[in-house]
Amino acid sequence: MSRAREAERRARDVLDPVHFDFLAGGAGAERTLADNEAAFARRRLLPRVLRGAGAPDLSTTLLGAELAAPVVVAPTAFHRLAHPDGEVATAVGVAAAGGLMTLSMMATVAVEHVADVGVPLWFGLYLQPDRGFTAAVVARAQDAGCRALVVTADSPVRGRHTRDLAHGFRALPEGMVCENMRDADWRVRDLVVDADLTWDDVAWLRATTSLPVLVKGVLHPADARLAVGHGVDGVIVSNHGGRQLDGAVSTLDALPGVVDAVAGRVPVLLDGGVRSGTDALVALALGADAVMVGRPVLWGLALGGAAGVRAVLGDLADELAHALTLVGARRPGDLTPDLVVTP
Ligand SMILES: Cc1cc2nc3c(=O)[nH]c(=O)nc-3n(C[C@H](O)[C@H](O)[C@H](O)COP(=O)(O)O)c2cc1C
Ligand SMILES: CCCCCCCCCCC(=O)C(=O)O
Repeated sequence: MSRAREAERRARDVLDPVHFDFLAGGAGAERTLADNEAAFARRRLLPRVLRGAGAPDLSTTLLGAELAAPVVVAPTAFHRLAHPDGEVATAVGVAAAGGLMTLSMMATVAVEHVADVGVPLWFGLYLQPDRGFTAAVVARAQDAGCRALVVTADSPVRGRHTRDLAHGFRALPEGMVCENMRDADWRVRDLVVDADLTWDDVAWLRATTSLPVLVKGVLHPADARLAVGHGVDGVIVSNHGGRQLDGAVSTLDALPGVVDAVAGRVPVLLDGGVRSGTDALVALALGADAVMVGRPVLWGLALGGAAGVRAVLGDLADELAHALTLVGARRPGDLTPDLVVTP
C-alpha cells in the first residue's frame, strides 16, 4: 500500500467522523470518486531496460516556479477541519518538500498569513457574480504574493455530497470562517457558485489580471481548446475529486483527449486519484506536465501537521523517482505514452 493510501486509513481514526466524511467524500454514489483511483489501477507499465537512465531528476519548472517534483498541492477548502493550524501548517509542509501550494479561496486562514510562510503559492479562485468582489479578491491574492490563479470551472452548482447530506453537515464549527471571503469591510461573504458563468468570464479575468490563469475542471477536449483560445496559461484536467458530477469520466481517462487538444501550447495538469508515485508517473507519461494532489495532503495534515504534509509529498516524490528509474527514464520529460498499457 502506498504511504498516501495508508495515511487515509490512519486519518480516519484521528478525525471527527463528520469532518472525515466531508474531506473524503464525493458526490452521488461516489462512482467518479472511485473511478479516479480505479483508472490508475487499470493501467500497467511497459518499462524499457538498459537505457542508462542514471540518477533520477524530478526537478520541474512550472509557470516560472521551480519545484522539487512535478507534484502540486490542489486547492482544498477548510484545512482547519484537519488540523488546528490549518493552511499555515500545510504551507510549512509544502515548503519543506520544495513544492507549490494552491490555496483555496475557501481557506480557513487568510492568504497573507499563508504567504508569510514563503511557500510558492497559487490561488484557487471561484469567480463570483459580483465582479468587483472577485477583482478585490484577486488583487488581495496578488498583493500577498500568489503567482497564479486557478479558476474552478466545474462548479456551476454545488455537488450533492451524499455523506454531508446524511450527516446534516452544513456549517463550519464555531470560530472557523473562510478568511479570504472578506469584503472591503472585512465581513465574511458567502460563496456563490454561479451557473451563469461562461468563457466570457474567463476572458474578463484574463483582461483584469497580469497573473497567469489556469482553468481547473476541464475534461472535454473542446473545452481544452476553448481554454487555450481564451488565453489561459494552463489547463487542469479535474473532476473536482469526484465531488461535483457523479458519473463524470475519470481524469486519467480524460487526460489523453485534453493533451491532444492542447497540443503543447500550455501546461496540462491532472488531479484526482493520484495516490502513489506510480500513479503520478502514469499521468506524466500520458502527457501531464504535473499532477495535483488533494486528499492525501489533508490526511498528512491531519496526522502530523506540517511534518505530515511533508512526509506525504516526500513519499510521493520518492516513489516517483524510484518508478522513473525502473521504467528506464531519468526525468519526467523523458516519459512517453508507450510506457503505459491498459491490458
Ligand atoms: C475537502 C476538499 C475540498 C476541496 N475544495 C476545493 C476548492 O476549494 N476549490 C477547488 O477548485 N477544488 C476543491 N477541491 C477539489 C480539489 O482541488 C481536487 O480537484 C481534488 O481533491 C483532487 O482529487 P484527489 O483528492 O483525489 O487528489 C476540494 C477537494 C476536497 C477533497
Ligand atoms: C461547511 C459546510 C459545507 C459548505 C460547503 C461550501 C463549499 C465549499 C467549496 C469547497 C469545495 O470545492 C469542495 O469540494 O468542498
